[in-house]
Amino acid sequence: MKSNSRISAKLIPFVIGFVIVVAAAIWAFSSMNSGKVIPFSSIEDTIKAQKGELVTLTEKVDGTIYIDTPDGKFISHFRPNSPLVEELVQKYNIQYKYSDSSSAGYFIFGGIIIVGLTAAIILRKKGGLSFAKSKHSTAKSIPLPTITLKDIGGLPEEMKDEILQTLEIVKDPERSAKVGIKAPKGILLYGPPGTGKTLLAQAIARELGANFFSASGSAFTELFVGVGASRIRGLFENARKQTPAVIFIDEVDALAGKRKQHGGEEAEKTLTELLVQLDGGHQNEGILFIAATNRKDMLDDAFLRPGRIDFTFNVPLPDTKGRKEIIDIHTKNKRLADNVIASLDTLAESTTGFSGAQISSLFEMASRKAVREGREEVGMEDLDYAIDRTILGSTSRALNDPETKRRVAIHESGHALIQAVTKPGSVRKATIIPRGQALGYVAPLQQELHLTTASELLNRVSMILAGGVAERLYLGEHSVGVSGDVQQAKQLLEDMVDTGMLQDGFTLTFHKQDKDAKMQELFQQAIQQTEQMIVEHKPAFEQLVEALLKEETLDGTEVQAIVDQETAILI
Ligand SMILES: Nc1ncnc2c1ncn2[C@@H]1O[C@H](COP(=O)(O)OP(=O)(O)OP(=O)(O)O)[C@@H](O)[C@H]1O
Ligand SMILES: [Zn+2]
Repeated sequence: MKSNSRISAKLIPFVIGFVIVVAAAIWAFSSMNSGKVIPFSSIEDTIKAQKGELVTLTEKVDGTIYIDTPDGKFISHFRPNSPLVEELVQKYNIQYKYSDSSSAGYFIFGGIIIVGLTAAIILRKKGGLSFAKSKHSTAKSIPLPTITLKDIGGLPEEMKDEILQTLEIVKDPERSAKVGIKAPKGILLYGPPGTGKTLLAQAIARELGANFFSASGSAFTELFVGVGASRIRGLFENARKQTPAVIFIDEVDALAGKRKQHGGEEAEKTLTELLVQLDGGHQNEGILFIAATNRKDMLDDAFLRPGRIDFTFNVPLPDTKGRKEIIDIHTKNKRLADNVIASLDTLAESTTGFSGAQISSLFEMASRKAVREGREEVGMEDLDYAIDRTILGSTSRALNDPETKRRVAIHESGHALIQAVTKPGSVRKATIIPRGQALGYVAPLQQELHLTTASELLNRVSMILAGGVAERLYLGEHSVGVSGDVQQAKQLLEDMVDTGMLQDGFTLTFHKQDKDAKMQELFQQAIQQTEQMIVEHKPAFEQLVEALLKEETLDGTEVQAIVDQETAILI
């Protein structure tokens, strides 16, 4: 103890000098970036007030926006998911800069840590502040907005049920343990950007009455060596002090990406620390971990292991009905002209491919325009303006082209029809809404080659090819979208030939030529069979197309009902 204090006494002048240098650097940096803090929503007014004078707008990776005007400097600390900045740049005299500002960021962050640590050491030596307490004060959970599952539109009903059931287990782990169910430790939400994953995490926390700790995966990767790992530890330690708690990490792919792709010792360390914390055992009682990503395929398998991630939910883009729900949620507190109110159903139908965030920003944009132009209600012209702005340059454009939409509906109806005809009751869902790269219908994975007969396998090939076949029958030729299907069919045919799973009995082929010929034969056979089935079930097929165009998503029973109903009429 004595020698300890002697050492720290020697260190004090050095430490103080260091603190001064760092503080000066931070001061210089922050004065460079200081300004009046304004909310995101008043950026436009601030710029407008410059009456056409040049404004410099610098956006940082973290969403902070620095606005340099002749009137002075302004800062907005948080950029919501909104296209406003892009609009402003087009509209006003703005010089726009994007800055990933890592060096300054590191510097200031590093500085804060060093100052914090030295201060803590000094204060601790003086007995002025307990370490635990000072740490605690930085460990606030975020006050939750009053979000419930009801405020999230477009979630499939069965998903809501499943989530609620899962939460029941979390709420009452003892009872669940008695019936042999283990409470989940982690949940993964994946889906396209802006579909409400963050909202869902907040709603879950609220449902559990838990404190909400939230961070973005990218926040752990832009730091000094070892800092990422210690921030992870800090996050979990903080949450453990305030259970029940939900720890939410958005963009988790930045943190838990596949290791080899990821590279870098630092990234590796951070991920390892996350895994260690997730495995915290009884320490993690009362903690639910929720991660969100747009890129599930990028995640490391070790991260996805049960015990770390126990449930995975796909949060899809909303279909027509879902978009109507989201529209209702986001118009609840808005004053709309009567003709706008009357057009909301049509709006839901004509915004295929829009995410919840895009729908929300649609109404924000429209209201701002109405306010700007002195109207008390959002009118049709405001809404049209906002729709045009949102569709421009967005991926939803393609699907709002009626021809493309029809092609996709025909393609997906092909898959769905053949599946419903050859394996009644096995269709899970048919949809024309894009999911990541692949359009629409996702066939249940075939893994049990050994449990399937040769005819069943050929039916499967037919089902896989049915999208392209339907396009050919109805539109003359198929689109490039078919290539993935063909690859999949080819793989299956190859497996069939390799394993001798053929309808004419076991056949073994030893020469590549024989094999190719056999595959070609089966391929043609499958195509023919598919054509026949589509022609035979023409009324059902066309009904499926119409239904998909209207509803965009049909669940398995709806598909089956259309197909069976037709069969009933035929009989
Ligand atoms: N399903 C939805 N229902 C209602 N509002 C939604 C929905 N999805 C998104 N929104 C609106 O968009 C905003 C952004 O959504 P959120 O941040 O939850 O999306 P996310 O899926 O987490 O996106 P990202 O992947 O970009 O992080 C929400 O605050 C909300 O206003
Ligand atoms: Zn297909």
